[in-house]
Amino acid sequence: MDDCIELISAHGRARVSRQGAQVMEAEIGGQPLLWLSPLASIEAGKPVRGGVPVCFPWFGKHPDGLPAHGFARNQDWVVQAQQADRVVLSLQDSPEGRALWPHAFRLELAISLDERLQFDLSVENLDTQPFSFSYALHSYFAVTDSRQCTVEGLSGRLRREVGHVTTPHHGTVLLDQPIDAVFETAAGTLQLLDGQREIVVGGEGMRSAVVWNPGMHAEGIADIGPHWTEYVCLERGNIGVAAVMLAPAGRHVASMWLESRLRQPG
Ligand SMILES: O=P(O)(O)OC[C@H]1O[C@@H](O)[C@H](O)[C@@H](O)[C@@H]1O
Repeated sequence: MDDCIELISAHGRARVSRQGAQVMEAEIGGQPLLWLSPLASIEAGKPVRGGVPVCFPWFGKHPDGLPAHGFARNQDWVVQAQQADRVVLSLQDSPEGRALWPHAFRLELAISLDERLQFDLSVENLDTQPFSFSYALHSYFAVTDSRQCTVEGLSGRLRREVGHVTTPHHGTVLLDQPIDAVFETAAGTLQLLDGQREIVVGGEGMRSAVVWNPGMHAEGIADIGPHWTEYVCLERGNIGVAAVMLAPAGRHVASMWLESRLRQPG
């Protein structure tokens, strides 16, 4: 995985792994945007904790015990095009993937870096039958202290948490306690506030949002441990009621962009 693709622009730099088309690290305006766990185990075919894993073709745990968050993050993608500040990678069904999800598909992710880190995703149905899928771009943001961070942009949206009923969320999302909340229909721009810094998560066509940080429960997670205060996951995708159904020859396109800026006083 040390054969990562380096992206460079006037505004920053990023490293993208062919495994999972996963942005591993990104820095914009001289500041780290993404968090890569210092305890991440970098092994072929295994999920890597940090950056922006691509969860596809399902999100979260699978009812039949298949790999959590699908297989796209564990497979090698093919580089389709590469420039200094942009790379396009693709993943198609393979015998290995078909054993888990028996559909013919083509997934493409273009990652570009300027003052924003931009992800343009497309999913094509190459099969003779329709299929449905969920996905998420599972960003791990580098923050000063997750417990002090908040998320704006989710007020009024339905919030679902394991072990809780789904309820409308009102106001700011606080991260002072462990959180694993899915907002299946929450289109619009989100802000992660970290002191004077604001991380903006925008895009088109990704209706769902997820906020995740296990808090002190992460002490028992091998690749997080004591580092749980260093990140917040604020994810975008289409999950649950927003899952996408594609007819044969159909194509789904969506995008997400990430920007980090200083908050305006007042
Ligand atoms: O450990 P994984 O498979 O990368 O998943 C991490 C987390 O990912 C989040 O998106 C989920 O909401 C959490 O439930 C999950 O624990």
